[in-house]
Amino acid sequence: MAVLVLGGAGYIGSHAVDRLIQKGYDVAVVDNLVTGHRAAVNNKARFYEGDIRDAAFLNSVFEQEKVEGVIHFAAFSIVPESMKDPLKYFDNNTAGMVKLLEAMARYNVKKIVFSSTAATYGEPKEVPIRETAPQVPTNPYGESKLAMEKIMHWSDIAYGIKFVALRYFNVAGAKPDGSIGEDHHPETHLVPIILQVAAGEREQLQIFGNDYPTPDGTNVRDYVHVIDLADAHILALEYLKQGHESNAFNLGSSTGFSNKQILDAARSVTERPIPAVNAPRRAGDPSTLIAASDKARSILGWKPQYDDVKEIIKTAWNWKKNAPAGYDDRGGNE
Ligand SMILES: O=c1ccn([C@@H]2O[C@H](COP(=O)(O)OP(=O)(O)O[C@H]3O[C@H](CO)[C@H](O)[C@H](O)[C@H]3O)[C@@H](O)[C@H]2O)c(=O)[nH]1
Repeated sequence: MAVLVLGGAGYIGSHAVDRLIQKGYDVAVVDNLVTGHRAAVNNKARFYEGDIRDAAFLNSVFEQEKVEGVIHFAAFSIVPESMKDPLKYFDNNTAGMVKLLEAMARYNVKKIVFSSTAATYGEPKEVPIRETAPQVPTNPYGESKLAMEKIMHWSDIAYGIKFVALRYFNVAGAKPDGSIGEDHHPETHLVPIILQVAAGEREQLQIFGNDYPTPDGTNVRDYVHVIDLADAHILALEYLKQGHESNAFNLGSSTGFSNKQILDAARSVTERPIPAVNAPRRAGDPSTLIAASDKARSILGWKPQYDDVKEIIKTAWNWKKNAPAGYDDRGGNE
């Protein structure tokens, strides 16, 4: 029986595929390579290039593979882009989920682990954020993922498809050997942008907003290492295989770092000056996002290995030094 990983050539998906292979799972990957990289996919996984919204393609994958469960990473995830082009997000993310569940119902696949996001909570009323907090997104990206959670809820009731929604906070870092990592075009995320400045590829970091109600005025986020995140998906799959009901879990470290603190940590890790300037707020950004993640720890048995943001940045820097131009620099993942 195979684990089908949708979006397995993307940043988080490729790390999850790698961990699944390391743990002895049989893995099939689907990715349309719009934002993913073929070279990021562990070559022990079977690879199908195509789009999950293409029902004929998806059916052909389910025909060829005996799927025990699906891990679904295939989605767009850039907050500012979603503000400019919301329909792109509702099409790929939300409509893509409908197509996927149709195929799962058709092929009697009853388990799905799904990438949700802290962005479904919007601007929280209480920090740290618990899974029971109101979900009121402040941007279309979060709204598209909230709609996906709701679609899964009703599909569970109607078709018995059990799901685990993993609500990620801010993901960073890379496989410690530097063989796979984050490579977005264009890059919009804080840690890789800071490292591009450290590497001399960008002149300076723009810090979006310094008048938020936070200790130093910049946004506060909760950072999780991509390998810890990947491992949570495997635990969630096992949880569903044990026959549990559908559930949702936050994945974070329960510690907040401001954008300025991340910059300082990166200066220390890279030993480079990393020039930065204050810039206007970015539309759609909540002020502070910190997870209460004890539910994942107690119910899934999740034990994140990385609790130091400098260690997380160090693995991202290792990847950056190993592959300065990302996957353009390298052939494949052993
Ligand atoms: O050049 C930059 C880039 C980012 N930031 C700031 O850095 C923080 C983090 O921004 P990212 O774009 O790295 O991450 P987000 O918090 O916007 O988004 C992340 O968390 C979200 C949940 O809120 C979603 O899950 C999303 O997919 C994930 O990337 C924000 O305050 C942002 O304004 C800057 O100041 N300068």
